[in-house]
Amino acid sequence: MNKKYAIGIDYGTQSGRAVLVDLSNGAELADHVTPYRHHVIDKELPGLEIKLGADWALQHPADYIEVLETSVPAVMKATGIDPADVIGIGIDFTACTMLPIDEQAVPLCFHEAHKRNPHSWLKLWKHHAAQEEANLINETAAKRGERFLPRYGGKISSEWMIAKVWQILDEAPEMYEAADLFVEATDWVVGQMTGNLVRNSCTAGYKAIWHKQEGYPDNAFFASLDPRLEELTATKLRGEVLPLGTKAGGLTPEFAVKMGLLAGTAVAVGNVDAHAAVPGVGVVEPGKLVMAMGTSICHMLLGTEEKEVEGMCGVVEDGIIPGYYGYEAGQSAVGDIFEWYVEHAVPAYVTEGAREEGISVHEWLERRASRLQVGESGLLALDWWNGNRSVLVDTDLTGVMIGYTLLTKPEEIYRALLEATAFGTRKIVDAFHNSGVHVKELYACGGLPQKNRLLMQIYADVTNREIKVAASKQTPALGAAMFGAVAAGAAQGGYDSIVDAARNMARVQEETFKPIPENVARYEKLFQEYTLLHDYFGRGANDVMKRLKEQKEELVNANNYIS
Ligand SMILES: Nc1ncnc2c1ncn2[C@@H]1O[C@H](COP(=O)(O)OP(=O)(O)O)[C@@H](O)[C@H]1O
Ligand SMILES: O=C(CO)[C@@H](O)[C@@H](O)COP(=O)(O)O
Repeated sequence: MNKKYAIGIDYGTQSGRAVLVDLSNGAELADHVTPYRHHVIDKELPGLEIKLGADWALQHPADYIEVLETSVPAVMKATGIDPADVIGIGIDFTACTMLPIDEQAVPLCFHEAHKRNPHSWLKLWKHHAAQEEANLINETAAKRGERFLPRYGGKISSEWMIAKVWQILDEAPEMYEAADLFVEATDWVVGQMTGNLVRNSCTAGYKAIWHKQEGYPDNAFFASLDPRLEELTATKLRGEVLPLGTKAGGLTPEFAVKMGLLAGTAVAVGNVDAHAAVPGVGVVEPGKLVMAMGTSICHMLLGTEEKEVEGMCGVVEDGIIPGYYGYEAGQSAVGDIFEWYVEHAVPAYVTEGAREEGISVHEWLERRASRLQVGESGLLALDWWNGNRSVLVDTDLTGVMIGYTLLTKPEEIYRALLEATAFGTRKIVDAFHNSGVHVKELYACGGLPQKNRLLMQIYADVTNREIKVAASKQTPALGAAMFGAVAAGAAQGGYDSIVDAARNMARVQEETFKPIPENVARYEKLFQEYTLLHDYFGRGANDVMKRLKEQKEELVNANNYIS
């Protein structure tokens, strides 16, 4: 039999990338990135001059199809591989990134009649304007003693499906009515490729409160939120939920032409970026926490029992690797915080200095920040530039930096921001470990480990754990390709299980980041200070962040379309 290949497509926040992988050893033979033409839509609807409210974040579904039409033919062309030897396709996606569609699976925002209504558009994972609904979901679920709540760390996030759907119903009931289904973007894209719209157990479990044994919460719960939601799960969330690695269908002739592949090629059910990364780094057993480090961080861990962990995003049976409980936690901004600083807050001399040295502003700052000792700057920050998705689960929390003086330097601020995100991760590691879901080693993948060595050393020091880094630069895409190979099956030259695929295809780099004892001790003290600050602003002693945000939102919303 000829060598066989699979294509994994990773849909990130800013771009989509396809990777063509050799199934015998996981070698990535070609990759290609397609930036989203319409970027993240957070100010106004493209070409329509309709302003969006505070905390909105949308995307254009057509951008995702463009990734298939551009990046897949590009990797095929770069390798010259015969399409007949590409036996499987898998995709992974940000989540909960959801959209309303009509009976033909056409996004409502493609309809002339609906496109001017922002609620007809696709809501990106970091759309945070449904916090009010999330608060009510949490209050109601707690009052009713809903069994699902502990499985989500005690709180359902405003980033997730039910809060987003309810926001649509609250603010645009006509869009709620017009929607035949609300679906995750990952399922929609798979549905486009195969003509078969199915839901995957990963997004259903982590983002839509679906449970393998119990299904969705019952109608009475939804009715207690809003009587109009009573039938939600049987109507607009209906559809078969299939386990990861299942074949959703074969590529349609139309998409085969668009993508330069053969009709009928196996397509796996959709998956989430962070979750696909776990087999992508070769983790198929408990004790190894995988950090998918990019604009945000998702922390993924396997366990043999269902435990309650404060603030975790969720525990889902078979949610990552079949046979285990998959735990997810996360920080809603990490790289995004560094980007904010680099783009909006560094003085001109830094940008010019970086240009003169021919390096990026990040690299310029990293070089200088590396020369600082732990604690030397006297700065401490809270990493809540995009809310808190960790133990506090509250998108209304905002950032803090403490310890400025007239002598504070940009590289000191940059380092304090790197450290703040490491402290955020430490909170998550401790929460798991202390709840009996043990964390022995850390595995890192995503863009950040390749970009910033100082960041990785800080994470090793702050968590006092060794960090192994994925050999692949495209770990979620590699993981997605593995699921594509499982969808095809061993008889076609793929694999019968994701564990087999991971054993043959995943690798980590030889070099690891080991904690430096002296730094560990110093960071321990700083972490105690971080915890004081974290609890003061995050657990109700001072709700100043929320009051400021309320004031701001009143003004923004008064001036914009959404009221
Ligand atoms: N040298 C760097 N150090 C730290 N962060 C960086 C550096 N270069 C880029 N970034 C950040 O990396 C993030 C992008 O990460 P990446 O993994 O490529 O994307 P995504 O999360 O969309 O998959 C951006 O938020 C950017 O600010
Ligand atoms: O929330 C999840 C996964 O559950 C992510 O999709 C979301 O944090 C976005 O990830 P990226 O920062 O784009 O890698």
